[in-house]
Amino acid sequence: MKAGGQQAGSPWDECFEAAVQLARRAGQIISKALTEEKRVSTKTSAADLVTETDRLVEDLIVSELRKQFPSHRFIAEEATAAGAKCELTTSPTWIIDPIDGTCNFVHRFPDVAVSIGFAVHRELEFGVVHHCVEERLYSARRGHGAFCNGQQLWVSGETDLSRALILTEIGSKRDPATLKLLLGNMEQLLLAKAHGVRVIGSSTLALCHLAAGAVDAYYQFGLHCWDLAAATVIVREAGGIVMDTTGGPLDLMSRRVVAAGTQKMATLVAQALQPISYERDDV
Ligand SMILES: O=P([O-])([O-])O[C@@H]1[C@@H](O)[C@H](O)[C@@H](O)[C@H](O)[C@@H]1O
Ligand SMILES: [Mg+2]
Ligand SMILES: [Mg+2]
Repeated sequence: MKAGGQQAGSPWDECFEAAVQLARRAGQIISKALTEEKRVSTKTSAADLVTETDRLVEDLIVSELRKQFPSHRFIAEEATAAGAKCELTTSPTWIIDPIDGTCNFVHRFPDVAVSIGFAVHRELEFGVVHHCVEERLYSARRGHGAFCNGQQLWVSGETDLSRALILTEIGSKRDPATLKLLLGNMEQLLLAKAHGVRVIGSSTLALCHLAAGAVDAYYQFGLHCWDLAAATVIVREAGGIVMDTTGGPLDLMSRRVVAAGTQKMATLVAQALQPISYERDDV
């Protein structure tokens, strides 16, 4: 049985194996650097942090993949922050977040992950997420199930909002109007008697917890395609729903998502939300 429990012989085998190996190598670098001194800078806001380890890990992953797959295209968080175009074409495309949870990483809070997604003809083919401190490797290939360290994952079947544990993220905007909408959304879900609404600082890991059935729903305005790509495959292959906050199909570049173990839960969460607008990733 190959990494993550997937059978050999499917298309993109070599790409998937390369992603698994690089996610493991990146995880070793991140875990070592977690407790070390860091040089921290900001991007779009004082809450949007980046370190030299984000850049080093991204350079490692992209350079190794370019060597092995020179015709492929790349969307990577820190290259995009430095001005690279964020465009998903029909070409085989890697969608990479070198450290998801950089704020956690800066504070030595252990919920950090490397996320490597892969799309062809704009369809997500596989995702690999390495929760490196806990040594959990989440992976999924389209049509072949979702796994964590080889153990198959299944989402929760919860359909009752008053019995749901829900994860979300704050995003990088901190202006009063955004915070009012963000807290208002949490309030609506708590008034609907949700068991809890939690923020862990990594959208990718939040979605992996959903895939594992540990939470019943996830929603966010403000995340990016690199936060979403790999974990979307993992949730879907665990039997979950990943959709737009309007209830329509997911738009990877739209910076908004609702995900849940069931369509009913996803719809109930989406109906409770006021939208928060963010500029698309691909403008
Ligand atoms: O920047 P990063 O740590 O890769 O990704 C993080 C996301 O996972 C999280 O959902 C969001 O709230 C943070 O603002 C940040 O964008
Ligand atoms: Mg991220
Ligand atoms: Mg990141």
